[in-house]
Amino acid sequence: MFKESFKYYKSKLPLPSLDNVIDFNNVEKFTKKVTKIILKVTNGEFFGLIPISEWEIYEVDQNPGLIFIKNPFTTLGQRYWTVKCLQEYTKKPNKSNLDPLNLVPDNQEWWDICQNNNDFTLLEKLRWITLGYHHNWDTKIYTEENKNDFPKDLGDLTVFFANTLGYSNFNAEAAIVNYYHLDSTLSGHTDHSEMNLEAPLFSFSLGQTAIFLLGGISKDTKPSAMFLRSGDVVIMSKESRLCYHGVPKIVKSNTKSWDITNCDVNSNEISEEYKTVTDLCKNSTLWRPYGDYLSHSRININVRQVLKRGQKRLNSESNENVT
Ligand SMILES: O=C(O)CCC(=O)C(=O)O
Ligand SMILES: [Fe+2]
Repeated sequence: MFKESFKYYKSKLPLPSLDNVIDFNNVEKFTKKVTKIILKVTNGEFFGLIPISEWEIYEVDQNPGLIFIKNPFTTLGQRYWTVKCLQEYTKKPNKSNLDPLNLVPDNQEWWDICQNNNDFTLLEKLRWITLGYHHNWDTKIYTEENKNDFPKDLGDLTVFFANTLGYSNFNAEAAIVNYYHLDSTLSGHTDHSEMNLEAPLFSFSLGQTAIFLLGGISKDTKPSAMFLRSGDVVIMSKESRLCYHGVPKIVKSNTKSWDITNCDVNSNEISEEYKTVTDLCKNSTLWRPYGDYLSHSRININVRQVLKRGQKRLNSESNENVT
């Protein structure tokens, strides 16, 4: 059932009907499929996010534990995370699919190489990077040896979402950042390599729109299809944490929410920690190459907790709990 739906939405000839894809911009049409969630916590703030009291949060009825937050990011927030994903997180020691290609001289940063040489070959080849505990795509095992510090800003952002939604004690320890072209797909899979399978998984989307499929714990369940647009946040928790999911299609978005410059792009009250990057984001010339990337690409940041509660590190031999 998952495979059939994936194939259906991926098809170029004939193109699929998108009528049944849950559209959180048009919830009136999907009231039988989604339920609005009212949060207990409505105060607290974080850089680059609109006030919590304005968040629109839904649960998909067929997929308990799948929580959707309609773009809670400000324009500046979307720009900030885009710059971080392209210019900073792609640097070593973080791992990337570009590493084995040996195309980047060790002492250089490939984003700058692309921009300075006006050569976007590397950028087009970029598919993923990993942060914190690096996911080993062959063994599907995280190890203590294959690990770097997790970026503080992204950790703080994710913990802010976790606390707001009532998942206290969440630690951001690993992330995969996926980079999609308009013709990219991500086939159906489950994320089960983490030692901690109770902690939710947080997904942040930027740029072009994905059709995201979420099925059941076996491939026999027909998945729900939903649009994930720039800024949207998805949390896979509880019963949904180990469910099959994938991205059969990217659709070109007709709005650019990262380019609405009427709001916080002119704000001055930014803490030191975020200032250097936000200064870049506010400068239309410096921001341009990042905006150009988003206008034909999608970035997805997928943050996980790896260790169980109370666990200090992974034992590389057995991947067993060492406390
Ligand atoms: O791109 C997405 O929305 C999903 C990415 C994902 O499932 C993953 O990285 O494991
Ligand atoms: Fe996944």
